[in-house]
Amino acid sequence: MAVLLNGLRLVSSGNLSLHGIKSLQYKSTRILCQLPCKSSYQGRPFSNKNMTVELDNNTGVAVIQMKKPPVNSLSLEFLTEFAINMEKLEMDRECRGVVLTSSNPKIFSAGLDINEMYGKTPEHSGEFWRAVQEMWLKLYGSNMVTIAAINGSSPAGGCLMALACDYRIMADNPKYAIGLNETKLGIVAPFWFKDSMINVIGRRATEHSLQLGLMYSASNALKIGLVDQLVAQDKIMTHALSVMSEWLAIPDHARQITKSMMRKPTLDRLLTNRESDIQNFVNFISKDSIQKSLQLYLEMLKQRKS
Ligand SMILES: CCCCC/C=C\C/C=C\CCC/C=C/C(=O)SCCNC(=O)CCNC(=O)[C@H](O)C(C)(C)COP(=O)(O)OP(=O)(O)OC[C@H]1O[C@@H](n2cnc3c(N)ncnc32)[C@H](O)[C@@H]1OP(=O)(O)O
Repeated sequence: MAVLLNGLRLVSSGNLSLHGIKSLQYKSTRILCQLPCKSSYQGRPFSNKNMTVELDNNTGVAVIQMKKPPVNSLSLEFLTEFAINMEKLEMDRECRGVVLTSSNPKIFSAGLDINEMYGKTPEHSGEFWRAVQEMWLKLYGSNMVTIAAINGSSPAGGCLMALACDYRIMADNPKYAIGLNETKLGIVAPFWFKDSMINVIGRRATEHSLQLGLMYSASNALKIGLVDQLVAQDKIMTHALSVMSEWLAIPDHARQITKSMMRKPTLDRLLTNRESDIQNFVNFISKDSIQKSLQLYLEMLKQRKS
């Protein structure tokens, strides 16, 4: 009951994966309906290269809009910027929820930047993989409500980002596809990609999906539960914000403890195997056969255009 009294709410501080469920503290918040209606939106944009981040102080909701041309591929620079922004929002007492979306009207994210995995030194590959892990740990372990507004195609690492959120809304367009297609590139989705998918669609559907590297149309993604809802493209942000307000109506502490309870084993599995996972990635990606597969895939992507 103390939750919304006297402008106080109970929240867990920091990141689920870092602080677990015990570190609870009170922090002040503003209650939406009691705010003077000076303006309906008071955004506070952070300046960024690969994404814009706008926090609405009235609602406590931040929108991260990915804007790395041409297809929001997840480069080392992108991933680093993303993790810093998530950290900033996590620490910001005003922020309770994040909507993740794209400024590209057709592509949510093309997944990991293949150029970061092709022809690179083991040192670079290790640094890159640590940044991929960090992105996932920050998103999957966030205390905030996270909603993916998937307004375009979202293969592999793009799908992983969506899977790491609490709720997925996809634009209802038969041209858009989402899935973990790694095997199609001759590579393997690591255990925490697999775990993220199992936790959303179940074991059998994940095995089928991963072995065949399946990409699902929006309507098929809805059928298997890979996304929660389909919405017309032009309504996706309004809808995401409306769903967010439903989630934010739940007292933070209860929702956060529940989220932690559900996600902690999955997070811990990577946290305890982080270094070996990096080593596995570096060994795997450095193999001549894997480099050849990536080279052919990059060439295929370029040829598709001509
Ligand atoms: C014991 C065993 C242990 C095993 C496990 C250990 C380790 C695990 C090892 C590896 C794990 C790696 C996990 C990988 C995850 C990934 O995310 S891999 C990336 C997968 N992504 C894709 O397959 C997407 C490919 N792209 C597309 O399908 C399309 O580009 C599109 C996103 C649908 C957009 O289509 P369209 O709008 O038509 O744009 P274009 O195809 O013309 O592309 C524009 C330019 O963008 C370049 N590009 C596209 N995707 C990427 C990308 N992912 N990375 C880098 N660049 C990309 C494309 O080449 C075009 O470039 P140019 O303009 O021609 O220069």
